[in-house]
Amino acid sequence: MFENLTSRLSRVLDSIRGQGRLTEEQINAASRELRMALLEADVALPVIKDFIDKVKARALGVEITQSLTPGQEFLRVVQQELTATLGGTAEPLNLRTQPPAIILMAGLQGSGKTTSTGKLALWLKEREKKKVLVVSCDVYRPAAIEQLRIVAGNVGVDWFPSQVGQDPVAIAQDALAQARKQYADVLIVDTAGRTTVDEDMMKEIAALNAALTPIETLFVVDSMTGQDAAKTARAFADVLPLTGVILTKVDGDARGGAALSVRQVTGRPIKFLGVGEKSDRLEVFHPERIANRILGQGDVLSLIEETARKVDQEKAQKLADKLKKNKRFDLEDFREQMLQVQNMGSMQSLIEKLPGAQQIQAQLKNVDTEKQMRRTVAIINSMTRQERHFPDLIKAARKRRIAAGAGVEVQQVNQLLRQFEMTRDMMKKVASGGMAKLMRGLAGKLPPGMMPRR
Ligand SMILES: Nc1nc2c(ncn2[C@@H]2O[C@H](COP(=O)(O)OP(=O)(O)OP(=O)(O)O)[C@@H](O)[C@H]2O)c(=O)[nH]1
Repeated sequence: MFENLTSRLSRVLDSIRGQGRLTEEQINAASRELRMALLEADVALPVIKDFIDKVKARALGVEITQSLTPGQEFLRVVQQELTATLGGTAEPLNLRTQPPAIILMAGLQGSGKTTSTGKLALWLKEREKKKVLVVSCDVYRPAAIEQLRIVAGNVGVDWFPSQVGQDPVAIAQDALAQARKQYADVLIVDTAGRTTVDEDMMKEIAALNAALTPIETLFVVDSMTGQDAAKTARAFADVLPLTGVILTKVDGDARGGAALSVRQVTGRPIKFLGVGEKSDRLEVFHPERIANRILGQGDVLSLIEETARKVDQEKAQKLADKLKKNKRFDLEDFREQMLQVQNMGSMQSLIEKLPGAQQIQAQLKNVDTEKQMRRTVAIINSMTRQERHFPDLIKAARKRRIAAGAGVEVQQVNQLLRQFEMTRDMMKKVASGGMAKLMRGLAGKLPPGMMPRR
């Protein structure tokens, strides 16, 4: 996500050297580079101009702080302005209305409307504990109605049937009556997409909007289309009272132009990011966190939230208790950790949120971490229980047997044992110093503004 922009920006920031106050010359040179980086990222021109003007004005006026170098000062200014360009503070989905809350999904064909309807339904069901009903008003393509039926089934929410040739407004009203009848909290209405913004399409969706008066009218847009995404969103916003935007396919977007332009061009907040094809690949949009990610500083808060949600708390607690009692960390614990990490989903999405993600990704370019984890688990599985508890028993003959059992080379068993020992040493340190010590250590390493606020 936004790799090109991140590497361009980090080069700009690295080029500001020295100590003391940021000079006007430095600011001008860095601003020129910033402009180039944003042009390459396909950000809309007025947004670039506004951004650069603000960065310059703010950088010229920064107070001298003893502790920060000019490079860090400039980074802070860019970080603040990026956050502002992305919308400032997060604007969560609004469901404050008499249920069922209606969410209308608008967008061009192929933008990811139906996929996002499924993702949003799952998010509402799992995270907000809402009862959701979905309906398709795409009366032109039977495949679209069928796609929503399948998506709803996959995420386990109710689906209201509709048919080609019916009147979209009548479908939506029937679905609303059904939602009321079954006490649904939320009704999500998927609509027809066209390949371009045409008058008929606009009239149809405007009629749906007028009949339903949704609490949220979300515009779904493909981030890969760069600043065009912002232009299309603007065209919709002129006709429809959009309340927010879902930016999709961000996982494949190396540039970031859409994310940076949408808010300024439309005046509407981005509410979610689609970051993959699967139903759980939806992230709430937090401007500050995305700004940090774009600047290569990671997004530790989202990482912590994601991890906390997906890790089996009971098992994690058991391991913590075991370590506290000074019990040995063994290969079964190690395997359990691997399984937990696998459970957290794509490694890519976790790594992306670490500070310095770009370097880590470059190092791991040719390494399939998920495959390696599966192999690690397979090797541990082919050990006896005794070997897992007492890894020191594993000498040459046993190594050969384990390797054969897992279908790997002895060298890979050795590699795993080394990795295990390193983890065990780290665990010992955490257990002796406690979590607080680890967090204090982390605080010293993280850039300002990145530690969770109290
Ligand atoms: N990588 C990635 N692919 C996505 C994402 N969201 C949607 N897609 C893919 O984009 C394609 C189009 O998505 P749909 O949900 O069918 O698009 P739509 O807007 O409903 O299209 P119509 O029904 O034709 O109007 C599908 O192949 C999706 O899997 C995303 O966040 N990341």
